[in-house]
Amino acid sequence: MFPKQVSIFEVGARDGLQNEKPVSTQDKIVLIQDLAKAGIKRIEAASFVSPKWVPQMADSGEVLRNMKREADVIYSALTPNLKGLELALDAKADEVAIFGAASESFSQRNINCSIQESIARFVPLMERAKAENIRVRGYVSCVLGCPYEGEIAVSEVARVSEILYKMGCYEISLGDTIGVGTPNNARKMVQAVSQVVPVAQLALHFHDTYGQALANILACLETGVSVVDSSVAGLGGCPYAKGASGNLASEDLVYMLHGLGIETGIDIDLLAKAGNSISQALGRQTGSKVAQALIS
Ligand SMILES: CC(C)(COP(=O)([O-])OP(=O)([O-])OC[C@H]1O[C@@H](n2cnc3c(N)ncnc32)[C@H](O)[C@@H]1OP(=O)([O-])[O-])[C@@H](O)C(=O)NCCC(=O)NCCSC(=O)C[C@@](C)(O)CC(=O)[O-]
Repeated sequence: MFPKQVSIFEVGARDGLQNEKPVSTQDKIVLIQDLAKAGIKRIEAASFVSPKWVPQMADSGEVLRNMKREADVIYSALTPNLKGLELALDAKADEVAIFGAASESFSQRNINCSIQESIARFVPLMERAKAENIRVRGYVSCVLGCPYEGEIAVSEVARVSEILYKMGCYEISLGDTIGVGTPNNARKMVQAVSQVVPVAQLALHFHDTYGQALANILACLETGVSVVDSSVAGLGGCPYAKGASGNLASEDLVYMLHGLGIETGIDIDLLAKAGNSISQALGRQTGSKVAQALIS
């Protein structure tokens, strides 16, 4: 049984643009506003990480301060530590996200610390977020494989997910960072994690490197998950996972969901328009097959 509705968490302006050539602050603002016009209610708009590590996100404060906000849209920001949270609070992010990994090697490459150290860093962030009454989402990377270690034990994915959930993350987003999963192992992984985190608090965050993301999401929707992260025009990749392509294109996801009779509240034509505009700004073709078909 599929859910009647799926909530799409749009990550193109963050996960996407963090790994594309730099675009102007104004281009980012236009993208975020266009996504809201298309009916997206949850938009990851910024990332307060070290600008030395990810220069593409260095203008995140400016983006949040200067964009026009819709009252019914949640604008989120990625924050690796307390410093990131303070910057996000200053820029009035509606919610933030911490990010850990189920792979030690990926944790080291991505945030320069072990899994255990990352959890220790999140403690003061969670306390401060609670004091400010700001919701925190939690990402777990490498849930179906790691670029440095290969296969990752499902028990480790469940362990890290449970820790982030028990620390107070309201939702755990399960990242197939390098898109290596296939439907059966994706479904089994979600079933295992849902033993320790309620399925209503899980989200899927699948990159499309091997072209499996849509099939994997379809398989996982059968477990009762109803939140899916995706990236308009299939923007992005991951700077610490060579060869990783972007998240599944939002247009392709919405097309499939609507075809299954699952509601998203999103206008697919406006979504494709948003994706085409940012692709033009980047000087590249959209990564969405559906958007390409709609254009032609
Ligand atoms: C975590 C750190 C900062 C540790 O980096 P570090 O070098 O170990 O940290 P540090 O505390 O020693 O600080 C070094 C410098 O960074 C500054 N700094 C420290 N924190 C911040 C901050 N928040 N904002 C701005 N600046 C910051 C700090 O002030 C200092 O500045 P300096 O004195 O050298 O001038 C670094 O490793 C980093 O920024 N990593 C981020 C990497 C990243 O953004 N990766 C991509 C996002 S994760 C992802 O895409 C996966 C996901 C979520 O989508 C799910 C999936 O697909 O799997």
